[in-house]
Amino acid sequence: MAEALPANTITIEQVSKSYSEPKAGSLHYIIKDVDLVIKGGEFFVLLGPSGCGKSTLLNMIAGFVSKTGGALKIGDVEISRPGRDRAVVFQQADSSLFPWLTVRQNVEFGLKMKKVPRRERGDISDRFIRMVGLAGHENKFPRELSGGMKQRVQLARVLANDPEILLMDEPFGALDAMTRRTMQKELGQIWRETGKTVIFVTHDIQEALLLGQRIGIMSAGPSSRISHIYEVPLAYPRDASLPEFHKLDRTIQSHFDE
Ligand SMILES: Nc1ncnc2c1ncn2[C@@H]1O[C@H](COP(=O)(O)OP(=O)(O)OP(=O)(O)O)[C@@H](O)[C@H]1O
Repeated sequence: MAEALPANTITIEQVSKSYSEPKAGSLHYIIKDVDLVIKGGEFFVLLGPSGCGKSTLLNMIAGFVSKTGGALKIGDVEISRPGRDRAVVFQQADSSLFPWLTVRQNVEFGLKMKKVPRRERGDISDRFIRMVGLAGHENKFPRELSGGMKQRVQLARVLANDPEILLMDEPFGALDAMTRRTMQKELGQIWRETGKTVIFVTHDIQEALLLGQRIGIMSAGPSSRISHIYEVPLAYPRDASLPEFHKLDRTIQSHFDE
């Protein structure tokens, strides 16, 4: 009998997502036969060109999109719907924050839904608001915040709900370069502090190398799959000026030059 997998291992086995093309009378595969195992506590980056299916795969792990083939499990449990063990951080914080709630109220929203007592909610939101560098801004509304600050609120809210798995879909894609660097550093630190499993989608190789323990390269679609997986043997916080960093950057870039 097969050995039971640790409860927090994500197993993706021969997973496909297809749509029928009524005119052609055939199936259009966005992703096809994807195999991947992500260990609990790992920082895994999904890297690939625009439109290859990264978000589709992430949304399947989130339980938002159903697969059309294969098996997708957390531990031994098949993913069939969203769950409290997973949370998604989207590229645009605007679409996920409640504009009529303050920073603190946004961060505490999920806790309130779970009926966590007020004092405990306050302690938890204090901790994560501080962790993402927003202390002093608790009573502001989203409209009073910059893009980077809104993204921090989104992250604090997700962390406050304490999911085991953070699914991040180009979370820093809409930020300016400087804010992006700061957020990358902070996310790296938060991941090391909390030990969460992170699956991070990007099409930026530098970002992938700054953050990921492993980087899965998705081939261009249709019928995209994970063509290569790189282990990044560099210490955190990552130093982008190291020759080893440049070497890996060039190696990964070569996948997209063809
Ligand atoms: N509901 C749908 N029906 C048909 N095709 C879809 C549907 N949803 C997504 N697609 C297609 O699937 C492909 C993959 O989309 P997806 O958003 O997963 O890619 P991505 O790699 O995340 O792209 P980007 O980096 O630009 O965000 C695209 O070609 C898209 O047009």
